[in-house]
Order: sequence, then C-alpha cells, then structure tokens
Amino acid sequence: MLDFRSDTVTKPSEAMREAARDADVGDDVYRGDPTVNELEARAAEVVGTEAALYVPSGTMGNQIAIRTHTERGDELLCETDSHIYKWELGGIAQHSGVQARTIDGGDRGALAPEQVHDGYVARDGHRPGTSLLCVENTHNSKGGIAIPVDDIAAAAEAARDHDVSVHLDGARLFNAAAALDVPASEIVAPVDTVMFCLSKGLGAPVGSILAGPESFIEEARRVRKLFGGGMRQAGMIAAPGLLALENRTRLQEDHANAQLLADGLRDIEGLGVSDPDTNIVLVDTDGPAETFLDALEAEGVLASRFGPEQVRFCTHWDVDGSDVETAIDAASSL
Ligand SMILES: Cc1ncc(COP(=O)(O)O)c(CN[C@H](C(=O)O)[C@H](C)O)c1O
Repeated sequence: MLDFRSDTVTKPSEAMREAARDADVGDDVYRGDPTVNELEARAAEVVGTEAALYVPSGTMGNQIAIRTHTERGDELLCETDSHIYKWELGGIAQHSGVQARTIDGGDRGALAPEQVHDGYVARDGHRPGTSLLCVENTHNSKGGIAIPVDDIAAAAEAARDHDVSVHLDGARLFNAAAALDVPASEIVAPVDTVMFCLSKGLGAPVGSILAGPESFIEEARRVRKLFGGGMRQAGMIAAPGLLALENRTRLQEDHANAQLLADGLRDIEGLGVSDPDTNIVLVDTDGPAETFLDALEAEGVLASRFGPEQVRFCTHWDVDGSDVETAIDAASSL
C-alpha cells in the first residue's frame, strides 16, 4: 500500500534505529538523560528560544502549552479549523478548563489583527477574560498553508496589545520555513511559545518539542509530569529525534512531490485539487469521500477523509516521485 494518509506515518531510518539502540540514556525525570538534554538544547537553538521540552506527542505539547499559559476559567482565541480546537478531543476544556473562542481565518487560516482585537474579552465581573491566542503554521485543515511571518507577527502584536500570550502550533513549522524560505526562528520570533513535531515530515518515530522562555519551559515540565508525560530513559526515542531535526532541509522534496501529485490529480475530470504550499494536497471528490477512498484503497493507495466530499493526501519521505505517479494512475482509473 502507498500511504498518503498523513506525514505521521513516516517510519524511522536505519540510522535512527541504530541511534536509538546506541543512545546514552538516564532518568529524564531527574533531568539525567543526556540524549534528551541534548535534543532539548539543540531544538531551542534551532528555533531561537531560551529552552525546550521534549514531549511524546504534538497534542501533548499543545495541551501543555495551553495549561501553562492559562488559568481555569480563562478564554483563548484560536482559528475555527485549528488542530487544537478540532482534533484534540476538547482538551482545551478537559485539561485546562478554558473556553475556546473561535475565529474564522478564511481560506488560508491566518487571523487578522482586527479579528484578534474583536475577539479579545477583558476579564471583569461577568466575562472570563482572554489570556491566550493560538495560531497554526502550516495550517493543516486549510491544506498545509504556510502563513507569512508578517501575518503571524501582526496577529501576535494585536494579542500583545491586550497582554495576551501567543502559542504557535507549529506541528509542521519546518514545512512552513521551507515554503516561506525563512529560518524557522524567524517564524517563531513573534510568538511566546511554539510546538513542533519531530514525528511528521522530519521522520522521527516519536515525539515533539515545546519551546519558549526558560521560566515557561520549567513550568511546562511540571505540567508534562501532571499529564503523565514524565519519561525515564527516553534517550532511546530522543536520539532519532536529534537526527530528525537535521532532516528539516529535505522537506522541499515532499513539497515538490505534492506539486507533482496535485498537477496529476488536477487533470482528472471531476476532481477539485488545491494548489499546495507544502506537503498537503486537498481534493474535492464531487461525491462521498468514502467512496473515493475505498476505490483508491482497492488500487493500493491510502489517503485521509477530510470532509464529506474532501480527501487529503500528504507526501513524506516514505513516498517518492514514482509512488506519486502510481497514486495519480490509481486515481485516474476510478
Ligand atoms: C497542526 C497539528 N497540530 C498538532 C498535531 C498533533 O500531533 P500528534 O499528537 O499527532 O503528534 C497534528 C497532527 N495531525 C494529524 C494529521 O495531520 O494526520 C492528525 C489530524 O491529528 C497537527 O496536524
């Protein structure tokens, strides 16, 4: 099967498996795992923050960020189709007791400063008070859209006008950096904290990073423990993460393969195909998504359901140009 369901399906390289086996390990709860410590230091350096925390998943990284930024009963602002609102099981309410106020970010998922000003609620005798703005880059639901740095910075500035903190869900931060042709640190500079995944396009088997100010990361480490995310000899999985972090320069290949896939699918009668910024291609199937997906699976190709009549293809390091041609041929035959 050719698996285009997500870039989360990437399998570790031989080098990652060897690194896991040979990793220098210790008890990370006591800060004693040298490989985790090295990964956290390297990650902070790459994105230009004071500190970073290694977490088992992107979801946990986002939820730890929300819990650390907010107090129970606060309100947060996020985009209507953001992952933290749409795909994290209501964790905003469950883990943090925080109310989400969603804003429609349009086709590209970018929030305008005036939307942040309009969405802001001042805490008083009746109203909860906004304490956090969450932004997402690239924006998954909109099709892996890379939002320009200036747009993120303008929204963050509007938040700061009201002393509201800003968290960036950067699960695919390095895809955004590659598409925008800027260092990831430039995308991160305007926000307070960022979560990015090692386990997606970068190819690590497990793990994400939450990065930000030293004091914030110190408290986030306690919240990780509260959430049951304290790990012991985690160098075994952090070692592949260190190799993954150095993979960020290869993501252009995934983006080129996404363009190749979109161009091929666009030639097929009846399909509406997005113009990909990065490694995600959205296809309107002009009929039930399940019918399309089942028929495609029968041809040996997997994709994800993204709506009643929409499917998503993600390119990644386990599919190459010839696999893309195979997927196009399979879709053409439906
Ligand atoms: C923007 C963003 N932020 C956070 C996460 C969560 O990361 P994990 O918890 O899966 O490591 C994801 C994963 N996204 C997954 C995927 O795209 O296949 C699914 C939808 O959860 C994400 O796309």
